Amino acid sequence: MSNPVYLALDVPQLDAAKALVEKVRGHIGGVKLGLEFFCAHGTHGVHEIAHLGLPIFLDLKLHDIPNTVAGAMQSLHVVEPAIMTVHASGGRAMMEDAKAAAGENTKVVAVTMLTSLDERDLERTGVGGTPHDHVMRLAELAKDSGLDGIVCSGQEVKAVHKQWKDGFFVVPGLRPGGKATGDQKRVVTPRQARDDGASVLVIGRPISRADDPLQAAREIEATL
Ligand SMILES: O=c1ccn([C@@H]2O[C@H](COP(=O)(O)O)[C@@H](O)[C@H]2O)c(=O)[nH]1
Repeated sequence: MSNPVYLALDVPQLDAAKALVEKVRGHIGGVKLGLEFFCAHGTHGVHEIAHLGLPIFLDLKLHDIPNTVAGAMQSLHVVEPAIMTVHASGGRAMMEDAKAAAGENTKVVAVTMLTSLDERDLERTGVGGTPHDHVMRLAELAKDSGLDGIVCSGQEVKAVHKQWKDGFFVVPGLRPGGKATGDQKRVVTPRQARDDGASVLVIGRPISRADDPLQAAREIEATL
C-alpha cells in the first residue's frame, strides 16, 4: 500500500519548500500545495514541486458560481494535479461543473466543514446541528454531484466511509499526540484517521515546523 501521508507545504519560500520535500520524500506519499503556496508561486511553483516526482494535491478550495469555478478548473489543467478541492457549500451545480471541467486524472473532492471549526463556530454561521450532521449532509451532496470524495476531520471519516464505501476521503487536522493545538479543533491521530477509512492523511506543521522534520516524518510513518 502506498504511503497515505501528503505533506502540507505551507512554506512561503520556494527553495525552502523544495528542500523540505527532498528531505522527507522517502516518508511521504505526496505533497499538498494550498493557498499560501499558490498565492506566492502560482502554477510555476506547482511545476517546480511536481518536478520532484511526487503526486500533487492542489488545495485551492474553490468556491464561486459554477461558471467561474469550472473556468478555474480548466485553467489548472496545465499543472495536472492528482487531487483538487472545491467547497461543498458552493452547491450541487458548482460541484457538477467543477468535476466536468477537471482533467480526467484529477480527483475532485469537496471540503465539508473545516477542521478549524467546532459546533459553536457552526452555530455562529447560522448552521444548526452537530459537525457530524453537517459533514454527513454535505458528503451526500458531494456524492450526488458526482465528486470523487470529500475532505472532513478524522472525527467524521468513519461514519462517512460507512455510507460511501468507494469514496475518496482526505483528512487534515492530524496531530501525532491526538490533541487539538493552535487553530485545529477537530483533531485525531494519523493512525486513527487511517484506521477509520481516510484515503489521504494531510499533515503540515507536525512535520514542517518540527525541529527535525525528517525524524518527525519517520515517526509518523512508523505509527501507520
Ligand atoms: O478542513 C481543512 C481543510 C484543509 N486543511 C489544510 O490542511 C493543512 C493542515 O496543516 P497542519 O499544519 O497539519 O494543521 C493546511 O494546509 C490546511 O490548509 C485543514 O487543515 N483543514
